[in-house]
Amino acid sequence: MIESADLTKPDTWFPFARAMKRKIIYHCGPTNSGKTYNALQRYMEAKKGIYCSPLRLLAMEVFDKVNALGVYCSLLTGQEKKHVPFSNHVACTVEMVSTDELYDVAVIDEIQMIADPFRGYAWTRALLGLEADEIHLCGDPSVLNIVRKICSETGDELVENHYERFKPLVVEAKTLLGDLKNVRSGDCVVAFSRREIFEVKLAIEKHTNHRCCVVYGALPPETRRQQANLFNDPDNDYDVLVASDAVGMGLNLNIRRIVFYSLSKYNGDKIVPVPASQVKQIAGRAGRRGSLYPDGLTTTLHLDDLDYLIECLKQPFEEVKKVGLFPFFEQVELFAGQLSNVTFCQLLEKFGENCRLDGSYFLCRHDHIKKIANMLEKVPGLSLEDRFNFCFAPVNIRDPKAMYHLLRFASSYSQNLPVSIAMGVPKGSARNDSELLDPRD
Ligand SMILES: Nc1ncnc2c1ncn2[C@@H]1O[C@H](COP(=O)(O)OP(=O)(O)OP(=O)(O)O)[C@@H](O)[C@H]1O
Ligand SMILES: [Mg+2]
Repeated sequence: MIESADLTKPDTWFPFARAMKRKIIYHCGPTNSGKTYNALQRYMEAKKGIYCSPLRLLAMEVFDKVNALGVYCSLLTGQEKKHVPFSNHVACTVEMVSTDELYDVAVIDEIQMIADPFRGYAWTRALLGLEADEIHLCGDPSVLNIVRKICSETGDELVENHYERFKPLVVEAKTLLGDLKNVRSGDCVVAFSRREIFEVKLAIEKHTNHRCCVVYGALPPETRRQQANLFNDPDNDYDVLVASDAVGMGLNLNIRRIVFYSLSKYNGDKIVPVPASQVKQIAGRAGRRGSLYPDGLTTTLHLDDLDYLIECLKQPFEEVKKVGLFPFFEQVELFAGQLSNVTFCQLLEKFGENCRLDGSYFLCRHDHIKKIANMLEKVPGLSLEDRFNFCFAPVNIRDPKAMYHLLRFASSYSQNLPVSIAMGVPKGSARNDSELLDPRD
């Protein structure tokens, strides 16, 4: 008989945070209502602050903005580290948060992502574990109740600030009638695969006088920043953006209208409709306060998709009942003591089948972690802890080259050989379309 792993009472996993008297401020409201803006005001006033972002591009936006306002701030993502001398502030992606450092003010942006099936645990860890006197949560109302519950368990004080959209988002019923010739200045066409993004860019540049910038997740950081800046700058010909959902949360770009190229996407398994909450987030990039276009519009390329867009925008926020969780290494190690002759991947599977959770928590999906675990099975001599840590390396598991380099890295490491990453991230930004299309070649 295997004894189950105890994942109950996760609030007790962070004794130092529990010993603090923390004040939590929940900035609650729809997109483009000033939530992040207000949280950042407090962050910038603080002596020492941390901002936790759901997206690398948003961490970068905050890093640029805060430094431009004279507050020294460093950047930390799974992909990029920029240490700014004398900085007491950091803008990071939420997976990179340290729960061992003391802060005056922390901001956890897009807190509703705490219920994300894959990444939710990172928000839970930040919320439960951050050692900050004041923690600002920004997000929609779907997780307000569960945050109330968590705060009553942790004993933290909770203050709620409610917001309304600055300007309503207007749906254009005409659509683009299936023809990309109908794009206009300030449009952002959203597609969900790299192939589609480039088809759209090429078609627009061939059939119209518009020039397009592209933004998608796999672009190297400098190129992504350069493309976003090029689009944002009104003094050049680049007036249309073609992007993936890498622009989907929190970002402030000069977008007048969001045009959905399609409303379905590949989820790693099959083609599914884009969830309503995500459609709302993406559409919310149009018409940002303070941008060139404070009145936001959204539509679809094809008439067939329009009804689904309207339906998504009308849907109320659904209340979340459970938030994501993932064990620490020590918890997996304790459980592993009961099993012998299992691979790390089998161990994770058994752990998943045999863990006890409180009613407000679910165990995050870890298919991607298992994929790395399987690959590293061929590397002998790695300790359980090494395997666990390598499984959280921020590599794109769908990129064979990145996976290959992770394997080489782990192999050298296991043999105590010097490790190096041959696959360096390009220093400059892409110079032409082929570099944009396949940034790693
Ligand atoms: N009081 C303000 N004064 C000036 N500009 C503001 C103010 N509040 C918000 N803004 C600007 O409005 C834009 C949208 O605000 P913000 O990014 O805070 O929205 P949000 O509610 O966080 O939206 P999302 O849910 O999409 O993240 C930003 O460019 C921000 O700088
Ligand atoms: Mg925001």
